[in-house]
Amino acid sequence: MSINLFDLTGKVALITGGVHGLGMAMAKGIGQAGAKIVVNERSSKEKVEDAVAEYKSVGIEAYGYIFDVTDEQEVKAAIEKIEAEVGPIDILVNNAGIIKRIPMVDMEVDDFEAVIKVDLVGPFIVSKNVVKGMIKRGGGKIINICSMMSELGRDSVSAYAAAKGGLKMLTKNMATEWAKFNVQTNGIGPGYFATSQTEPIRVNGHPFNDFIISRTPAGRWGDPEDLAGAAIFLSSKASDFVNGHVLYVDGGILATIGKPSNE
Ligand SMILES: NC(=O)c1ccc[n+]([C@@H]2O[C@H](COP(=O)([O-])OP(=O)(O)OC[C@H]3O[C@@H](n4cnc5c(N)ncnc54)[C@H](O)[C@@H]3O)[C@@H](O)[C@H]2O)c1
Ligand SMILES: O=C(O)[C@H](O)[C@@H](O)[C@H](O)[C@H](O)CO
Repeated sequence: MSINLFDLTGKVALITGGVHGLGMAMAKGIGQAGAKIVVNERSSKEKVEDAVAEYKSVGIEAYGYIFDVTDEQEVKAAIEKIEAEVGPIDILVNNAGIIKRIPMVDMEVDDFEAVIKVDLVGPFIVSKNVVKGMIKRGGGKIINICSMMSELGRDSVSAYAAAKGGLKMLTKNMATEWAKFNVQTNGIGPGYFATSQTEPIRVNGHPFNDFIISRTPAGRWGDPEDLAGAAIFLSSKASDFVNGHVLYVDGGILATIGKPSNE
């Protein structure tokens, strides 16, 4: 068995929202394994241009587009443009996401719906439109970015947990409907990672910061680069008979109930 199982040379990978953070770390892994990288952002041309420059600076062929993953017309037009300008999409990573940390009794319906729309309806819209080409061409790979909140609840993240739990089940359903077309759909469930999304709860002295360090068997926050291996595996031939799983990359947090601080 050769390492070529993980080679992505010549593939085109769309990583939604991959202009920084976890999306960029996964895209860099996929790009360094040989794929051309396509990223998007909802509205900021500058963020997209900076990201493309960053990919190019590490030797990755990269392209950037502006579209909102929740707007089906924009998504359809963008996919058509990407496939004409860069090439057919072989790998889709549904990474774009938002979170609102608001106790449920205080949460407005609009806030709840906004999270569901980006984190759950977005992957539905992008996947159903990208998979049509994958089916015609005989296969593809889809990776949905899930969360600890696909399995666990936590105070103040009701909409996010509902969306990411839903995304786990959408992953299984996509795997079920599209396996016969040689499309494998899996999820990656990042644990707690040092990105801008977690910045508000990752400050020294914040009780949540201490909680995560002590609750995670690895004893640290994840470094975005920790996700690259899982992203390459689920994008590559190495995972051709792996379908409908969520691979948790979490330093062991889901494997343990934790321990009292004095133990
Ligand atoms: N940071 C963590 O610890 C962590 C842990 C588990 C899962 N996640 C998930 O990983 C993914 C990336 O997380 P991150 O921390 O890098 O987040 P981030 O907020 O830094 O990046 C998210 C990206 O999504 C884009 N985006 C948001 N709404 C969009 C829309 N409607 N259309 C197009 N793009 C849109 C943003 O522009 C941004 O580039 C998210 O799905 C998040 O829920 C993050
Ligand atoms: O607990 C939280 O506030 C949220 O879950 C997020 O901040 C995490 O980053 C994440 O998605 C864990 O997988």
